[in-house]
Amino acid sequence: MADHRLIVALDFHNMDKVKALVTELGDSVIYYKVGMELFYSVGTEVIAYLREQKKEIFLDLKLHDIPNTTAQGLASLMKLGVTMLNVHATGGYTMMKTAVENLEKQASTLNTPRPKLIAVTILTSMNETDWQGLGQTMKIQEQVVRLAKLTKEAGLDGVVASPREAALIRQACGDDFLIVTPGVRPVGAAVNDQSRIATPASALENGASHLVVGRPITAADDPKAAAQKIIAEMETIQ
Ligand SMILES: O=c1ccn([C@@H]2O[C@H](COP(=O)(O)O)[C@@H](O)[C@H]2O)c(=O)[nH]1
Repeated sequence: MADHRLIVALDFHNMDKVKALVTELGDSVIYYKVGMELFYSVGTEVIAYLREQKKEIFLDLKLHDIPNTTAQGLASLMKLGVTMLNVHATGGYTMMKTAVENLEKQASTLNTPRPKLIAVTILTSMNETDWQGLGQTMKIQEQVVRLAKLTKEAGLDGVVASPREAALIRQACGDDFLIVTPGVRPVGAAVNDQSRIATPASALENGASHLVVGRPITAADDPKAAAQKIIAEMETIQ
């Protein structure tokens, strides 16, 4: 059985691997994330394929540029018909507000639903040492909450953050705000290059609306069994 809160990251660079995984996971997964590795390799072919398969698509290209360039880039991506797009919150309030307003305008002109727009706060791979190396003096979690509030004020639908910060974001930004959390690792799974991790159940308990899971499924010996185990764990938290 599928859980709409699970988004599987298709971090591959060819369509054969995408098709093999999507076929193997079948109806158990309905939401996929397409990131830079895949989109830069195969382009819009993967979006057309996932739409044909009736899947929801989070196109995770993390736009980060001046307001006009970001807004126009998103407007081009919106025409692909994806469910969710994103920018970096550190692009600032004006960039985010311009982006969402432009998407709204374009959606109304084209008479199509506007894709959800969310903002990346601080990458889940960052730890406090990396963070302080950037000259930052606040703790990561304080800065994440600050960026989440700014994202909400700018009119976006939610954020990408670590599951460890989800409870604070939920408290600060309310029930309707999307909190999409990568950095999800079932007990015993390899951590890889992630730092601020939590288990699927703990991410949901903390208030995450969606979990992004890549390698714990895609690199598993049996990806379908790995996905089903994660879904079973998620189902314990409603
Ligand atoms: O802060 C962030 C933002 C995005 N990601 C992306 O999520 C997946 C996670 O994959 P795993 O294999 O489960 O680590 C990946 O596509 C990242 O680009 C993130 O991890 N952290």
